Amino acid sequence: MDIAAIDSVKVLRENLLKWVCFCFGILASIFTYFNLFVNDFYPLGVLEGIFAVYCFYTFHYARTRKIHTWQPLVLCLCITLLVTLGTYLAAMKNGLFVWSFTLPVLYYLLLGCKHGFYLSLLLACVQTSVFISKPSLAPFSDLNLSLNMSFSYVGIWVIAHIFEASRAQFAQRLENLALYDPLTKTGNRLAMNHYFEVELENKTNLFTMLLDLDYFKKVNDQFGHDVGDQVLVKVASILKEVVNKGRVFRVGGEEFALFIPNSSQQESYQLAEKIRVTLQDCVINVGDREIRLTASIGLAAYRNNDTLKQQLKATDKQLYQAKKGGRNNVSAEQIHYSTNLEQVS
Ligand SMILES: Nc1nc2c(ncn2[C@@H]2O[C@H](COP(=O)(O)OP(=O)(O)OP(=O)(O)O)[C@@H](O)[C@H]2O)c(=O)[nH]1
Repeated sequence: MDIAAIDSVKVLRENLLKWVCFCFGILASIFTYFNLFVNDFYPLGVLEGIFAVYCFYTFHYARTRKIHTWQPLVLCLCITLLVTLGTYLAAMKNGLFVWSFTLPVLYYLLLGCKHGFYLSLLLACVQTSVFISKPSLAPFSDLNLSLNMSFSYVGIWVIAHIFEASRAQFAQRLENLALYDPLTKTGNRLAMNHYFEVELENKTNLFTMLLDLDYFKKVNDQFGHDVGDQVLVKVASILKEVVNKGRVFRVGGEEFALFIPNSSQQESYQLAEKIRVTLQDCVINVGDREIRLTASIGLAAYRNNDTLKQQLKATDKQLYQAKKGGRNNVSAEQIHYSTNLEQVS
């Protein structure tokens, strides 16, 4: 299972930042040379030199380490400052302002819709003020030309916005398809792997449960598969409600894995018991039918450096004990609790 694919947007943006920095680094170096040694335009030349160094530093950083979330934002702010300052300092005929037209695309690709929108708006406002403050707009004083420039900027901005908004929407839909069980809307195995490997930063006080519904085959046999499906949906919603600070994943037909971080043996055991009793006492109404069912739960503490596979194996061992102990049980290492209850018959 390819966990990295889930973070594809992040990886794409990291790659983009890396190569944008490389290209801007080269461009800024060329402009530095021209402004310092050909045009004798020192303020801009110095700024471009500093920007080139920053770009090459970020390029090197992105090649060797994971980038921070502020780095693309800083790059966008630097290039914005450079373009607006250049437009202010240089004569209009230099055409430095033309770079403004590329920036909305860069903002949206690197930072997404929200930041893209605000930065594009900021750039539009700053550049308009700069244009107005200029003593001479020659050779761009013609109204038609100003209107054309404004409309093309807005056009690029709108296209970048629509593209990024649609891309984000489709990426979210694909992520949902990849990570969620379509029936119960709980996470699937891939989501569980991602949660364990990437999202769960501190596993020190982590407890895992495997919950398997008892005699679920009888529910299907007695009431039909569709009713069985609705029972699974109801069970999943109960689990999500009870396990508020943890996460629920469907890992098999009628088997769920529950992750309880920042917990203790006692706390997680009490939670498992609460789940067991809640399910035992719950009457599930499907149409005019009343269904009662129970679950067996295996509970295990996370041991440092164990893989997910090892952790699930230890938890499954406890689940097996719970089933063997008569079902409707919670079994944890050293603790064994059991009750007898009327089963689906
Ligand atoms: N309705 C429905 N049934 C499912 C689904 N996935 C698996 N099942 C059924 O779940 C049942 C699991 O049966 P078993 O593995 O024998 O387990 P059990 O009857 O719950 O018995 P124990 O686990 O031993 O207590 C099978 O009848 C599967 O067809 C599903 O998505 N929907």
